[in-house]
Amino acid sequence: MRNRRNIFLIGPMGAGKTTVGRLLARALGLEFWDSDKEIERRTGVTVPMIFEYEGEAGFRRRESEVIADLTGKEGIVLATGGGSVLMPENQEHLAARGLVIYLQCSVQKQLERTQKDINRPLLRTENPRQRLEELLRVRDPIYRELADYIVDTGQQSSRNAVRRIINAYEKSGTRLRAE
Ligand SMILES: Nc1ncnc2c1ncn2[C@@H]1O[C@H](COP(=O)(O)OP(=O)(O)O)[C@@H](O)[C@H]1O
Ligand SMILES: O=C(O)C1=C[C@@H](OP(=O)(O)O)[C@@H](O)[C@H](O)C1
Ligand SMILES: [Mg+2]
Repeated sequence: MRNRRNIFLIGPMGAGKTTVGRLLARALGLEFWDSDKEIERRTGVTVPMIFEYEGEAGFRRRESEVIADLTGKEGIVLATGGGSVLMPENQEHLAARGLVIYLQCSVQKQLERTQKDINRPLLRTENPRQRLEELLRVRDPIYRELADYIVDTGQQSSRNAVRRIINAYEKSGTRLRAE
């Protein structure tokens, strides 16, 4: 049976996966993991450095390894990177091993939330708005296909988003709290 003790957050850069994920895990007494942080821990270098030395393809290989390992755990909240859903093996692991929540927000909000952050190599471009739009065009259908729930984080605080997620699950009769 599908593992319902894990929660996986998917969605675009700046939607709040890392921020909401940490709060959600704390509220539910679950372990929190972030795939980008785990890649950095394993390699000892930053995400932008991996993109620089190994290209996006190299980063995706590392990301898939980490997602295969982390989705094998039980009782965790996992904040994924925005592009992790591109790889079919990640789609399979995410769908099979936990509840998947799509954190959704407008490109405008994504831009506002990421503009001062230099840690997203895909946004180091002349026109980050256009880049975010292009990425979303490809990825939004995949996020929707994979999601058990969609939660808007553009119009509400991270705390409210956490409340929404917890309410949705408690209503659905799913037991999420760690024993
Ligand atoms: N619901 C929210 N409302 C306002 N700001 C938010 C919200 N969620 C996240 N942020 C802010 O947006 C930025 C990016 O959030 P982050 O959690 O890193 O997104 P992601 O992991 O999806 O790329 C952070 O500075 C964070 O504080
Ligand atoms: O959208 C993407 O392809 C990426 C999103 C980033 O994570 P966040 O979604 O947490 O910003 C990070 O994995 C990397 O910079 C690539
Ligand atoms: Mg993140």
